[in-house]
Amino acid sequence: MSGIGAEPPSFGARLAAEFAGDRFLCAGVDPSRETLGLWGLPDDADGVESLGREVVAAATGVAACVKPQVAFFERFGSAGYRALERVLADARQAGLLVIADGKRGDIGTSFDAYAEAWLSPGSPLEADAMTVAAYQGFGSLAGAFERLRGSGKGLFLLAATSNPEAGDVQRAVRDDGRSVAAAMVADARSFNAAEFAGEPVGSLGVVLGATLRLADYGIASDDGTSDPALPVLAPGFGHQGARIEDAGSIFGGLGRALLANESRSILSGGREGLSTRISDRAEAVAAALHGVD
Ligand SMILES: O=C(O)c1cc(=O)[nH]c(=O)n1[C@@H]1O[C@H](COP(=O)(O)O)[C@@H](O)[C@H]1O
Repeated sequence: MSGIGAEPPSFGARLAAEFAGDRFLCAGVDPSRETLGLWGLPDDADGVESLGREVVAAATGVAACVKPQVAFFERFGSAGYRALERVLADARQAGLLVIADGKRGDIGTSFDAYAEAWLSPGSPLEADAMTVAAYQGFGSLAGAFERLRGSGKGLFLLAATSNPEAGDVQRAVRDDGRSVAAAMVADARSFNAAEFAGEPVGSLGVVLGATLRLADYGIASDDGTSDPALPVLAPGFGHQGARIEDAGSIFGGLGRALLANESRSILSGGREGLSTRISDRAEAVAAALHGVD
């Protein structure tokens, strides 16, 4: 039992514990209208809640984390948020890490309010990490950075996203000669080196799509040699076409602390067999990522 006032382990340390337990799968919670239909659930707040809670139950002890896509809950306004709160509460109770996928970004105090909503202990929407966009500048997220140390919380910064239309923005070259995507990776590495030195895995991660050639974004695979290891959230496996068996060649050294996200490939099979599908995907991801280093 931790003593009064003891600091919780960092988000990176909690990720490292998942990896040590051979868990690398991030199970997506994406209750779209189509998926709810395939599950025989209504396209309403009750439907998204049922799907979310079933995924949490099936992923517990098998996946490293779950990633609710906030947009699918937001469709139903306050009822959707209430549903999401219940999904998050289940995950917390199960001890399952949660990445809230809201891709938030704003300046100073406004961004800090997002961090307060999603990353502060006791908040109704408390998650362990959230996805964020730094297109208003890396420093615009500074208020939330302060929350990472001592709170056990993490952030995943969009760097090179899996959707092809993002390339125009993310491959653009800055005044310092680096692409926008490569600068996000470098800034996250520097932050972790300064704030989480001595830990195996940092708490500020990046999103890198598995569908891309990272070299096209000026991101070298030896960008993964940083200490601590840079957490990478990698969507694009499964439905978007990337194969987990190729993770080694896609990510190289950046695969040292990789969370492979899959949503539709797990959910579109319907409600029946969900636990088996999550276990099968978790096993395939673990087998593929053992070889990545
Ligand atoms: O941040 C994300 O999770 C994300 C980033 C990205 O580059 N691409 C991407 O697809 N995502 C999310 O990852 C999930 C992918 O779902 P599937 O394509 O069904 O596996 C969705 O929730 C997307 O919003």
